[in-house]
Amino acid sequence: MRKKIVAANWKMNLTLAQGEQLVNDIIAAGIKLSEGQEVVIAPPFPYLIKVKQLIRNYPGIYLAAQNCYSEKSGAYTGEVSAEMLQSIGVDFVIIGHSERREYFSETNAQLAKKIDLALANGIKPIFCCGEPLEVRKAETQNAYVAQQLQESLYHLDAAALKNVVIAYEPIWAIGTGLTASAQQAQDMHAFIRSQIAEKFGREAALGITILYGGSAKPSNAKELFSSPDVDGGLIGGASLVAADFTAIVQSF
Ligand SMILES: O=C[C@H](O)COP(=O)(O)O
Repeated sequence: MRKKIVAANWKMNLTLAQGEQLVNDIIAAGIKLSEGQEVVIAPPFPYLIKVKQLIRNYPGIYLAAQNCYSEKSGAYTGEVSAEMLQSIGVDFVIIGHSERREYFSETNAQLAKKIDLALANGIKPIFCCGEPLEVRKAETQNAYVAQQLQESLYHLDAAALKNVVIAYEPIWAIGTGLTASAQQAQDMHAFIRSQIAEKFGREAALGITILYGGSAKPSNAKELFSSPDVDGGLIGGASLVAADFTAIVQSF
């Protein structure tokens, strides 16, 4: 059975004190994780070690970074390597979020290097893909997403792919209040799974966790997560409110 994951991407929000409070509130809510379900929290870099300490006694809650750099080490002022993340016990890393692609010009080829470095350091990449509004309007979203997968993941073998999570995040739904319908999400997730099956085989396709991201909230999470190919969510805005995030986690 493949893993179900609900991941909180705090993006560039919260002070350390606010972040601690949020994690403590999530823990205090006593969320019940069903078998094979994981919660992942992705705070900003400066809070990673603190959040690691806060969650250490709670099996099923994991730590993610929001990014890592595409080189191993060296003179890259301001960047953070996968090895550094590994050295502080980070479990997952978000790679290729659309905000990184847009504001920091990250390319599919650069993301492939980040994926390799994360995997080489034992960190599971949460690889983000998804189309902008004009692509959706032109109904060419499948080809767009297929290219993202090809250029960033298809150099892997099936064994390496087992440690990758995919997050489908239609850009037009991120932080906009516009959510993909459950059918739109299911259609794209099924398409992604079919692409993975074609390239890596049926077993890899059935085993890979594919998350939905884009204005997911307590009121729509249940419907989104009930689709057969939607294995959870990558949550932005609603992950900043403990009650909303825990309600989403409990939506399976
Ligand atoms: O990483 C999370 C996604 O970008 C979704 O963000 P959102 O839930 O605020 O739309």
